[in-house]
Amino acid sequence: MSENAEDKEAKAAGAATLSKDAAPGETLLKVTGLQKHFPIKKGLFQRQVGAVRAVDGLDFEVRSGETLGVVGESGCGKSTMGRLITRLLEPTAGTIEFEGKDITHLGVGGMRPMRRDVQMIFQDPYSSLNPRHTIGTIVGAPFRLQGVEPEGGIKKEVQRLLSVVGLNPEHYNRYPHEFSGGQRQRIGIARALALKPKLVVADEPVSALDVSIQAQVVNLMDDLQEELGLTYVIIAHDLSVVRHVSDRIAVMYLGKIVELADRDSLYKAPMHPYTKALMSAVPIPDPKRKNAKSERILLKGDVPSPISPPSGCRFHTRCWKATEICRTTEPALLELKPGQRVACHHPENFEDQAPQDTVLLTAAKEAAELVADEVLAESAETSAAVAAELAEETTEEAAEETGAEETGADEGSAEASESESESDSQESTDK
Ligand SMILES: Nc1ncnc2c1ncn2[C@@H]1O[C@H](COP(=O)(O)OP(=O)(O)OP(=O)(O)O)[C@@H](O)[C@H]1O
Repeated sequence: MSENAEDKEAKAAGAATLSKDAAPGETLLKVTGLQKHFPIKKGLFQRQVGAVRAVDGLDFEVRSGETLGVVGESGCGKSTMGRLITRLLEPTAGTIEFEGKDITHLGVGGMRPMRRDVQMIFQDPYSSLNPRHTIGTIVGAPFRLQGVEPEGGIKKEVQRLLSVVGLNPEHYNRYPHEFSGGQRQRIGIARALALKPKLVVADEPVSALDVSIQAQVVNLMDDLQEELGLTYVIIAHDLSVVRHVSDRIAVMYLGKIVELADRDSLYKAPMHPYTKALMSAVPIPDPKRKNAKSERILLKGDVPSPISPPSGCRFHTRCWKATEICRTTEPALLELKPGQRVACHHPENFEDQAPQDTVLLTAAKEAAELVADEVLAESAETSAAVAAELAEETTEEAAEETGAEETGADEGSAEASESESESDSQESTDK
């Protein structure tokens, strides 16, 4: 097939995938090797002297109908990732596919139809709404920008959207300052939903709100997801918000995903020490464990600079398990358990991936001082238990295989004896 014909076919295939909606559970968005390096320029000639490696090689997918939570401390690159997948930022490298179509470098024109399908809700409901516009104008803006005339007119549709998000449709002509923080976030949600998107990326949607209001907004988003079949990527700096709403959770550290797992697996048995540390910072609403303060893991210092991230595993400078291999070799994000991918040489709740490397780095010894003895003991215990379990399984498998081989050998000898007896009978007839 000529290159041109191949190109045409590929385009046609892309268009076909685009026109079909992803069924629940199918991949809606696929990200491969995604990077965003912000150049640092200096001097009169604005020469590039370095780069902020905000997002430094992400691979993940978002499935239709799910909520993917993305967590990590401030500065880990979560917002940058959100802006990249909504194409508000141009990636430095990697690809972004939406419903099978490569949208990595689509220009404004090419992105226009896609804009309807992918929307973003921003963190700060105070600065993301133009104070000079009425909420009618704000929520109706996507229709005007896309040149869409909803049935019954824009005003009627905006009023319907306002009531969907629990606001009074009569307040159509009011200005943002006349609303509370929670109400403003509802306005932001109404605007994001105007064009019936498929994917909504919400960057810290409730962290600027009072705790009492946070649950209301989270519940609203949950209800809307069910009613409208939305897919969410929800970005948050801690696990307390995403723990209730997410189906899967990606944990980011310094521009990388260090763990990606189903919510339940992540909660039952986190595998990356960083995930474990983040989880230990979340208050446990279980009265029996109220005094479990000693299990808290305190991380030393801040996230290192993304301008020159640490070598090997980026978490090694703060990890209480770090050994030489962590300083020299970057661990790959591997699926160690079904549905649980982790990038760590010495994972929690799993067999050690580098058991030969036992000498802790000096930084790790210092970090271990901040980790309760109970945590260290439990971590060593579970890893040893998993290793023993796996060793047992391997022995059983090996025994089964040897058994099978023996049977094979028997079959072989049976055949041999059969042919022997055949030749015997042949011989006897010849005689
Ligand atoms: N436009 C930009 N130019 C240069 N550096 C940037 C830019 N935007 C973000 N960064 C840097 O990229 C890194 C990641 O930032 P990002 O906002 O994505 O992190 P985050 O995990 O979302 O943190 P936060 O929760 O504080 O928003 C930070 O070090 C930040 O300073």
